[in-house]
Amino acid sequence: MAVRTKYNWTQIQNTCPEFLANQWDIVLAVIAAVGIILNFFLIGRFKTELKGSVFLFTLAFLDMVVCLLYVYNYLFKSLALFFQNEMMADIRMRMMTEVKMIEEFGNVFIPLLVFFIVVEKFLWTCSCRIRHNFRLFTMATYKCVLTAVTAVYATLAVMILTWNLLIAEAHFCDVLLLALPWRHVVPRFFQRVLIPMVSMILAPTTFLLALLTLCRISRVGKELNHEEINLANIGSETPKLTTGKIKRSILCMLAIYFSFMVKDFCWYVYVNPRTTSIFTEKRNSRIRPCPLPFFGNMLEMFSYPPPVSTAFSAWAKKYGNIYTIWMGDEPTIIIGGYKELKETFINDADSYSDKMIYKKFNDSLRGGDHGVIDTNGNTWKEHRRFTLHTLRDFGMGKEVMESSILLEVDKMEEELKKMNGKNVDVQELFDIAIGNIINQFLFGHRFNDPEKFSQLKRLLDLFFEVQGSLRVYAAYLINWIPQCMVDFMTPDVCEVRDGVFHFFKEKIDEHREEIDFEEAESKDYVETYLKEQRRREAAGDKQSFSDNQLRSMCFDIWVAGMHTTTNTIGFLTSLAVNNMEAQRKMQNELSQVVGDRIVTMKDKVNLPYTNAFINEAQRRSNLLPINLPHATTRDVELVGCVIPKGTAVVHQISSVLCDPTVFPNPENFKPERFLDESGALKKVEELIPFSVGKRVCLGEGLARMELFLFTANLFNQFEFSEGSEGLPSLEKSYAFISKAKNYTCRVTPRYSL
Ligand code: HEM
Repeated sequence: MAVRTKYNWTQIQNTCPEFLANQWDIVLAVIAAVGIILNFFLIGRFKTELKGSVFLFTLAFLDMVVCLLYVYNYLFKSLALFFQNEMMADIRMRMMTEVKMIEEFGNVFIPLLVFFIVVEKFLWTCSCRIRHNFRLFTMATYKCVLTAVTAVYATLAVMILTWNLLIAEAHFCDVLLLALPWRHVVPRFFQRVLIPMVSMILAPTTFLLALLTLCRISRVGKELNHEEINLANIGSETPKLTTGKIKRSILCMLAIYFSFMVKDFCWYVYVNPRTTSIFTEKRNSRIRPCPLPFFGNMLEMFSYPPPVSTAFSAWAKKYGNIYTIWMGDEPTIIIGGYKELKETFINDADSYSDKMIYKKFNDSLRGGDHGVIDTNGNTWKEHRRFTLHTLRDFGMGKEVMESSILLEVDKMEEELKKMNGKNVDVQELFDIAIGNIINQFLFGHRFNDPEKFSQLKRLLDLFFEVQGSLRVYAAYLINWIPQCMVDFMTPDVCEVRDGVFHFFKEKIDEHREEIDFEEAESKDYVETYLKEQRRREAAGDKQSFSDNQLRSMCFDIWVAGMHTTTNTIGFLTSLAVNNMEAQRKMQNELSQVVGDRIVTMKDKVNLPYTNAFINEAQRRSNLLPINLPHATTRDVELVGCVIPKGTAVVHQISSVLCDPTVFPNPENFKPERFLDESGALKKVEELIPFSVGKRVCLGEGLARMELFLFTANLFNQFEFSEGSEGLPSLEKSYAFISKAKNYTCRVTPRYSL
């Protein structure tokens, strides 16, 4: 009968190869044992003989603890793994977090002590007066106080750093402590700025000071004051302090310090599993991207070639499908892979339905938490429900919306016919057509003034362009940048805000003047909204449907509905020109099933290849390199870790759309992926361009209708082929969302005019 064990030793061996016992464990154990014995004697010696060496006494004591920790943490672990001994493993597991805290304490305390010691040695190379001024570092009583204060600082630092654990990932190999940012400004300042800054500055300063001391060693003993001699010799039988002794003690201390540096270097480069991967190609699945103060992982994210999803793919290869990065001050859990998305955003949808609210962004752009994309709670629920109803009432899936789209298809066909055989910038035509559909839905009319459309379009282009930049991310996500600096850092976003919101205000004011509240039927979204607002106000609710909210809704529908759709159709057309065989297959199907007439939504079910073509184009255009960050609505458990309520979570749909295990050779354009053997359309769960969960795209129905009617009608009527400027590049340009690089193509009618 197989014996059931608590520990999966094979898995542990595979994931923690550094703990497999080998000859180095013996070498390091011997060093640690010598360290313990030596330190033990040193402590005794410092205590009885060298009264002034408070720092050295403390350092020796801490070093002894470090050696003991090594034995406990590493040797014990290697032995437990070697003997596969559950009792030893249990003992290790029980004390893991505490040991980690002691380690953290040492990480703060020891560098400070070493710094003090080097300062003390340096002061011996200075004049007596300077030494007197800095007696904090040289006189025993003061040194005791300084050591005690440092110990308190280190204790507080550990408490602040680990108070609110985000992930206390504890398994046999390691425990990972990641603390949530403090909400209160004082501890937050310590946690995110002061403590990391002190640690960062300390190491190079100590090193430089040690070098300086070495250079100035010949100055030692030039001035030696009696007080020092007396102090150093209290309790000793014979006075001992001489220039020669001081020099030797300085040299000895510096030798120890530099040997520590070599030891640390070897430790980080060859031993510590968290850092060896930085220096070697050996990757360890438990390492997370290392965040910097202020910036978190943003600098690293932007150091990868665009789009940002490249960074996510690289991190996923190293750390798996779920890992944590820091967006500025905010820890953000990244979830990729369909299985992981299903377990979280689909099966436990409510827990992941909130959006991460970046207050500075909302305040600067919208003057508060308004709209539907960047709100939670009732505001989000009511406006999402209201907008879905309005879209349905205006015929999403019914004929009203269909005819509004077909009108634009017709206008575009007219334009294309005029260009017969010439180079055409189709993207520009798609932009106007989709812009007209949105304007029609929101305000009840197409753009009569092309100038107005291009102004609006320019502003929205600018908005997307800057949204993807490090500067804008930094302005909104680094909490230490005050709100008053945000507008200063993001003048382009302010330009968008002023221009676009002014346009919406004008339209809403026009509606207010013309509206007939008695008329039950409404002709557009704004009219329906104003009536709902009036109805609620009459019932005593003057807040939920406000003017601010309406302007933000118009903004959300424009930003979410325009570039997403036009960029998809633009990329679809460039894919079609690059894959003429697939384009012809689609055209043959259209000719056979529909012929030379308008394609309508009723034809959709009879056009499997056309549907597959659109699906594959959506997959390949992979619009959002980084999805919109959500937040957990309650504490959730993820890969054995408790993620507290309100933590930012990004479900990377882009990683699913190009996952080679689901879509082999994901860079290839292959509509057949979505067809079964009989040529019928196949449902592929992993095709999730509209996202998953409670926040799934609100305009999915409208977008699907637009994509189908434009693609089917235009490719039925025209052939799109390589123009005189050559094949369109399949590389994308990236703002916040991806887009085909500018291109032109030749468009020729398929049926006689
Ligand atoms: C090909 C076209 C489109 C694609 C690929 C697309 C994709 C997406 C994605 C990935 C999200 C994020 C969902 C999440 O947070 O998990 C989203 C949200 C949203 N989309 Fe779309 N979208 C498209 C077209 C549209 C259109 C035409 C509209 C306008 C009616 C629209 C309105 C929205 C809104 C309002 C949200 C926010 C929903 C919420 O937070 O509750 N989208 N879309």
